[in-house]
Amino acid sequence: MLLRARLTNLCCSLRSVLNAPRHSCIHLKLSSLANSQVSSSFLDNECTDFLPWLERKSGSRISSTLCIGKSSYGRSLFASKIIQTGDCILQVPYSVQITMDNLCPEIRSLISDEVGNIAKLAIVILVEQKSGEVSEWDPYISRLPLAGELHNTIFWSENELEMICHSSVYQETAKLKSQIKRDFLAVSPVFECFPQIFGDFTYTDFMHACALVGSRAWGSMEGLSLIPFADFLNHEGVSEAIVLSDDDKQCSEVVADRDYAPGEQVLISYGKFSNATLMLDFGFTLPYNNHDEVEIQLDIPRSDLLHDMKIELLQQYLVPTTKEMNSSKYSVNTFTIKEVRSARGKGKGVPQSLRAFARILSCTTPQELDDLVMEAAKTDGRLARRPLNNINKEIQAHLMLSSLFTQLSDQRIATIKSLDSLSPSIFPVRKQMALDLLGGEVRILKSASTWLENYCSTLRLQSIEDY
Ligand SMILES: C[S@@+](CC[C@H](N)C(=O)[O-])C[C@H]1O[C@@H](n2cnc3c(N)ncnc32)[C@H](O)[C@@H]1O
Repeated sequence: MLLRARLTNLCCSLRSVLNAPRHSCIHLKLSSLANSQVSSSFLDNECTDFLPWLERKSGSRISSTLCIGKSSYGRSLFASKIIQTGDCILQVPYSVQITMDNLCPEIRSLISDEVGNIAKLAIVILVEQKSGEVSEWDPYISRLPLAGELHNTIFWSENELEMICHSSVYQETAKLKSQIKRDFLAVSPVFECFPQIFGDFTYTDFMHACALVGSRAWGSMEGLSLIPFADFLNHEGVSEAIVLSDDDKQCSEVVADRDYAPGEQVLISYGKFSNATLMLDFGFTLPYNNHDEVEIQLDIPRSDLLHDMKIELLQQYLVPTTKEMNSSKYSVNTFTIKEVRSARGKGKGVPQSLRAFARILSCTTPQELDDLVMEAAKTDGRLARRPLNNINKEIQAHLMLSSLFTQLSDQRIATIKSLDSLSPSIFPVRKQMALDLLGGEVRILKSASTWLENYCSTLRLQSIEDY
């Protein structure tokens, strides 16, 4: 059996209670569950016929242990029986997944290659939505979250975006909006060729469809697909269960990573996403997110007398790792920091590339820069990866970073404090998302700052001992 993890790229809808417990656990009476007559309030009455419909359509059993319900995360899947770690809890055949292939060839042939995959699949949703009850996918399409239920940052007002203006998600939101706009302009002529199919679609309809795809489609080498039923599963940061695709059996499946009692919400992982990514692509955040990170941009000031020399060296020597190269966000002066878990200097600490940048920044003479180049030639060829010979300079470079982190953290703390006095027009759920994001970023910046200060104290002690 070949099990291959697909790239998860899910998103979704409404998160009405952001600080809900990680496991929304609703205990039901076992006797009622044994008869499969779960009449508890969490069951989604609009969806009782959904699984039988999908099973009829696929001609196979999709799940015998899950049922559709509602939780504070919107539509959700719950255990209808005892589930044990390792149980396969659902199998959705490829034949009932929605991909670009569901678009009629006449329309597909007109869509240019420059249109992104998310936008292409969004067009499939728009076509099926327009067909209404006539669509063979209506039971699925009609249960997708409505526009007002989505909280992805692309839907935030200017006032709401102001709450997150210090975070990189602010720029990411602007980039995503312009990507969607570009895609809309590229596909609008296609819509106009088929007025009977698309009618009068607006940019808002298109944005909504793109957000649905971005938050609930799985990506693979073959492209994106919507996986009905599996996409009612909500995310939990610590879960290890993911949606896998089994090409031999031609289906997607999920294996439980823990035991569940009947009535418990079953959760999976969409990926190791920070709150910034979750709010951008999925419209929710986690109250405490282990995968949070902060993006830092450092520049060589124009006023630096060695500005041109430093820029040249940075371009020449700061060779990115393959991971950095593959990241769409990569640039030579952008760094991602994660929580530094050991203040005493154990573990990864602050990224080496950022510390190297700070050392270069702290050089004040051409000779100091030449020394770094000579050292790089004698070692592994990378510039400023070792502590500077001059301990005071090494301390100065690291204190500069530490004070930058403190400043960035203070900015965020000031925003958090100002959130209380915000206009009532701001969705409470979005305010809570901003709090989760900023709180996580403050935690990371403080941990990095503490690490740097400890590093400097150790250096100072060392220099006293050496003296
Ligand atoms: C793949 S869909 C899951 C099904 C979705 N709840 C629905 O109503 O259709 C992903 C969406 O579910 C919601 N969601 C998933 N996990 C969540 C979580 N831990 N907290 C809040 N909302 C969550 C978000 O709205 C997200 O965009």
